[in-house]
Amino acid sequence: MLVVSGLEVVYHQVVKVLKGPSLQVPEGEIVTLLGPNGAGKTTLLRALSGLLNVHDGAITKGQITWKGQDLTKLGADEIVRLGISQVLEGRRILADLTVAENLRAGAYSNRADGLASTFYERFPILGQRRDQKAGYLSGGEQQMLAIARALMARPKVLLLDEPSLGLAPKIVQEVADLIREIHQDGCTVLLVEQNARLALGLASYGYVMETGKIVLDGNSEDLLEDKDMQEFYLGGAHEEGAFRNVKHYRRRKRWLA
Ligand SMILES: Nc1ncnc2c1ncn2[C@@H]1O[C@H](COP(=O)(O)OP(=O)(O)OP(=O)(O)O)[C@@H](O)[C@H]1O
Repeated sequence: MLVVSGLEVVYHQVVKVLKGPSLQVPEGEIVTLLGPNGAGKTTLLRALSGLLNVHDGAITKGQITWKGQDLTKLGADEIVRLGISQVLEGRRILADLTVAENLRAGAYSNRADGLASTFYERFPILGQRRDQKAGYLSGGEQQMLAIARALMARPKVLLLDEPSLGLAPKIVQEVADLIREIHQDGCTVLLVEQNARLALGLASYGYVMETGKIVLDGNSEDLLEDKDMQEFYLGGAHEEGAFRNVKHYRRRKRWLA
């Protein structure tokens, strides 16, 4: 179980972005973290994967544990070695390296080539383009490569930051299928998404974060039925699953923790 409790994160020693959220990701489950832009979702993932210092951020309170072990003092490399890998938002592939080089960069063992070939079977397009620069791949292919690269470290926990961002609906479905497969292979997944319908379709449990706090959480089926979720997150008239009327729902007191 991955447990976040009462986490506070400050950037540049002054800007407090996380104001004590707590959440749990049981082993073998998919849990989603939803919320509008700027809520602090990426910051929470950075805290989990030990990348806050790269952004001049620090944990000032609270704890993160994986199977009881405290992660808050560990470096990013130690966290990856424990089996926790993050796929960064914006498909941070290494554009000037080839597909094959990107995959090798994600691996920690010298068995990288063997592992890469299993990905080429799973994603033939990556196999066909293995010697091309990753920057020439389409958005969907780059996302697949970013996920495949994280999987090269054979993670037990995969942290995914908005994998559907900017992708065509058909590609979004392919990414969703891939997340399902990863889960079926026994990987625990924390999925950060703006597309609430997609995320709740994949996850067993969801948390909603707003301005650094968890304002709502529950089983995915319950959240899909929830009136506020339907009104603000799953509304029909606007882009599917997008967060609309953010200002409006901020005024609704029953959302505030
Ligand atoms: N390095 C940084 N220095 C200062 N402030 C930062 C830094 N990184 C993020 N922030 C601020 O922290 C807040 C939360 O950002 P974060 O990226 O975690 O939110 P998010 O929920 O992931 O949103 P998005 O979906 O837009 O990525 C924002 O107000 C952002 O401007």
